[in-house]
Amino acid sequence: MIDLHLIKALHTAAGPRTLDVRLTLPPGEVLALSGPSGAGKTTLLRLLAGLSRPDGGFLQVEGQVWYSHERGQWLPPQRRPLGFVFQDYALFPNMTVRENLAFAAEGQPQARQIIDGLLELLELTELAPRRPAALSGGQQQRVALARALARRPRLLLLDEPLSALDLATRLRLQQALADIHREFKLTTVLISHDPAEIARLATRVVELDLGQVVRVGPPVPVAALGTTVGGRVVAVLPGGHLRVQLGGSATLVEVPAPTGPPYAPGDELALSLAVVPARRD
Ligand SMILES: Nc1ncnc2c1ncn2[C@@H]1O[C@H](COP(=O)(O)OP(=O)(O)OP(=O)(O)O)[C@@H](O)[C@H]1O
Repeated sequence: MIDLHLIKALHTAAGPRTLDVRLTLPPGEVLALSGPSGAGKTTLLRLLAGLSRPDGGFLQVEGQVWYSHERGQWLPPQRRPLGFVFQDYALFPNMTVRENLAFAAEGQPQARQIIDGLLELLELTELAPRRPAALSGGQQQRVALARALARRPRLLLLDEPLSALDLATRLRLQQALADIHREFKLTTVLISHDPAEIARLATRVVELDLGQVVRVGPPVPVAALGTTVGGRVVAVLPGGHLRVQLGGSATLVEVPAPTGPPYAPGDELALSLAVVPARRD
């Protein structure tokens, strides 16, 4: 069980705002964070990881206090048993695949068995002697996942881990993530903009906007997804996102830019869209 109330001042493009999020995650939950660019999703993940320090509130993970403003307690990031996977893999370039995992597993009893098991689970055994530069993006992301799991974390944080990958690789890795969850039942917080990915992986979706929780609800089932609509790019946003006007309507959505050549305002594109039903808390 993870219980949190995290408060952090944000300096946003719209002026000062406050991230203020209260959540309770039952063990094994896969919680998806969604919401527009600048909503505070990455900030919330960094607060959970201890990479950024909250201004107030508390964070309790399986009975252990990781942060308490009231009690002046703060567990530094290296002492938090969590795995963090970023969009850009963040592997050690001078280490082989096996060494990347060994670094993370250091100090664990039976580190060697843990590493061998993860290499096999993520189909990396053949690639173990290679360095990251000799791997494809999808392979690097599998190594990043294996490395996060090698720490035997109690919480897995995934910051758009698959968004830089092509669709086929993304689908394969979504399956790998689903398999990993079945095997380890790790409580997971996943940032994703992709309703289909959320539907495949998450048990609940929290939508943030300007630092606040605006909706909480179950994901739409995969079977209900897949409506494809045409759109026109009206703005290219920081962080590789596009603001898109849907099919001649006044509706604007923000989506990660599909891989390929850069988009510019006026470009047409096809989007696979879903409306996620949600309830207000
Ligand atoms: N350390 C910080 N201190 C104060 N404000 C910050 C800090 N880091 C980011 N911000 C601001 O907080 C807002 C939320 O940023 P954050 O990166 O969490 O958004 P996001 O929802 O992850 O967006 P995206 O989908 O574009 O990655 C942004 O306006 C950002 O400029």
